[in-house]
Amino acid sequence: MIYGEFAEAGVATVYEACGRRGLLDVDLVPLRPGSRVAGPARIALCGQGDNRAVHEIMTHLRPGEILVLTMPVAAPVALFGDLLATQALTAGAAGVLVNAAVRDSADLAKLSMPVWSRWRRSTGATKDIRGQVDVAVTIGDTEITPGDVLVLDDDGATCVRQSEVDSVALAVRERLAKEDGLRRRWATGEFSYDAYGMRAEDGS
Ligand SMILES: O=C([O-])CC(=O)C(=O)O
Ligand SMILES: [Mg+2]
Repeated sequence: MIYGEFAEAGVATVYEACGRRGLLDVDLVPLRPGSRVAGPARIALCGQGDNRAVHEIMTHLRPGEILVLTMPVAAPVALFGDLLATQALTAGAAGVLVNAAVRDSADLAKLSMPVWSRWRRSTGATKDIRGQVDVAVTIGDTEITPGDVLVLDDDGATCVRQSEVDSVALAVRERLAKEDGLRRRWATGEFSYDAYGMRAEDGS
């Protein structure tokens, strides 16, 4: 199962396997450190400071999806809290990425569904602007299209284009095998400085 493999491999490995593309270059903090998850993106683009679109996207959410909530300009306004989380959990979301603030943090941290956000802030969102659902958005210079695969862990998030999932999965497996071999060598006392020829180049 590719989503499980991506989650286990983690953000750094998947990003490297993508040729260093797809990273969401913003600070995303997990409510529960140590969480790892991957799945297809289900996206809501909210109006500025408003979470009406979050209420709408709940009716579209399917099991295993990563809910992505963003607005035109990221700001510390709470788009998501424990009541909306209850709906996402019931719909079977695998995880939630909020490019804004969340609130009710202690309750969110207890859920089996992991949540990442830019900020924790109680500042309330309005519910007046329709916003857009199931549209492409850009977070940290990376475009995310509905159905693209997001991988999240303590490092943040990276995005794999839907059309590239199979080729990236092969590259992830190769990279994991290569890193396993290197880890074994470094654990026996060999130095990367020697193995990569850097000592010889530096003449040290
Ligand atoms: O109601 C909101 O706007 C966000 C919230 O606190 C919740 O979902 O519990
Ligand atoms: Mg609340």
